[in-house]
Amino acid sequence: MAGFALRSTAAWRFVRLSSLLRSSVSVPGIHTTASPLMGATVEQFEEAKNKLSTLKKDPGNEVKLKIYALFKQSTQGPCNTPKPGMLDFVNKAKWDAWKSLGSISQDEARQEYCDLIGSLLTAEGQGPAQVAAKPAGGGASYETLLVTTEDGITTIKLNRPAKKNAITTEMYDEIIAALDQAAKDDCVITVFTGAGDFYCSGNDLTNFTKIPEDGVEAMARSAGDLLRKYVKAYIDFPKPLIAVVNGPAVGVSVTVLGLFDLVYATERATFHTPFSQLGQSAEGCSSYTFPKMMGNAKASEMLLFNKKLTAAQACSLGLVTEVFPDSSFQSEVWSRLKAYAQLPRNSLALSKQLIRSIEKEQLYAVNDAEVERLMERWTSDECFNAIMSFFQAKAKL
Ligand SMILES: CCC/C=C/C(=O)SCCNC(=O)CCNC(=O)[C@H](O)C(C)(C)COP(=O)([O-])OP(=O)([O-])OC[C@H]1O[C@@H](n2cnc3c(N)ncnc32)[C@H](O)[C@@H]1OP(=O)([O-])[O-]
Repeated sequence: MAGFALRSTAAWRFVRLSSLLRSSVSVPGIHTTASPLMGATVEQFEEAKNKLSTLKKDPGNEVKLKIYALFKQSTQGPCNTPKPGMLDFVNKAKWDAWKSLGSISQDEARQEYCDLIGSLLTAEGQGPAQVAAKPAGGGASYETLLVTTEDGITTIKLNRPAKKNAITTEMYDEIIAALDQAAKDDCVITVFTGAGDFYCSGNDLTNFTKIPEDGVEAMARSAGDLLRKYVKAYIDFPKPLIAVVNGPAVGVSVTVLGLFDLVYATERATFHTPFSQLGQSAEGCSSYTFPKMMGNAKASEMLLFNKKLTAAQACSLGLVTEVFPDSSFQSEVWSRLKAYAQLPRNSLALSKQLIRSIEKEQLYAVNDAEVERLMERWTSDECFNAIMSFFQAKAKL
């Protein structure tokens, strides 16, 4: 396994902050009447743009590419320019980053742009930034997430759109930390969503390629410990937890949905758990929650036979609460969430805990059993061959 030849995106190493600033000179095409529910105002966007030049530290190329992409999406909409040639490394990296935002609206991109600059400024002690929603957790900043608190809602947004928000080891740790912080903050509800056109493509398969010196078994043990802790963070989460599924969802991002209190999805979302195809097995307590919510036969179609569900099918099986048209998804869902966040905080949390307490011990036991099974699967030839195929680009879901 250690010998995998991984695909590299080293091109972004060449992107310079100065070129980002140059690209931020004009803002054609911005609507001046953005709804505060949907995105930052033009004034906030302009302020964020101006504050970008006050950053003292270089935020790193991956972040700079995100800033570039969000700027382009905010000002020009979805990427519509021809793909640069293979050898034009810098422009290809920038084009990829812009393209990865898919069809998210200019309002939404502007909000993400402001959130990102705000979190960078706060991390440098320049905050609290006045550019948009304030970063949650007393200024905690994350490499792979955007976490903000506004109007009683803490939002945890997976923020690796170029990799379809695949969850790296670092990201599991950050999500656990963000959930822990949200559990203790003043917010009424917590929302989980993804940046760009995907909700999440599941476990980042490169996690399996980082073999420690003490071998594959040690890698499987430490991955198992992390997964157990990750799923437990959802089981134990004490407040209403709501998924805003903004696009396709794969693997572990689908299975843990059974531990959310509400799941709102765009009609564009799909739900796919290709565990057998990957030589793996179910996790996220789905071997218990899925049969409970949709019956054994439908759960087996998903968890054993890799059936990908549309949003409408997932809704009819109880995995999704409600499906919205893609064009009005963000505005409809966020106005609803804002109204929910006006409800009494303690009453909501206590009612959620009552519902969860009935099966908490059961969920811990299921989590343990699933992790045990997976630790064995991760050392199997079936799993090894499936992951090799993915990186050799022979197989895609
Ligand atoms: C731990 C607990 C157990 C967990 C179980 C699970 O979650 S099982 C489920 C595990 N999940 C899977 O098996 C999903 C595997 N992924 C796929 O099948 C497809 O990428 C797709 C259908 C998600 C999107 O297809 P698309 O044609 O729309 O987009 P694209 O393919 O061009 O992707 C853009 C870039 O993102 C990269 N990237 C994306 N996802 C992952 C990932 N998970 N990993 C790593 N990288 C990933 C991709 O390589 C590419 O990188 P590049 O070349 O630019 O350097």
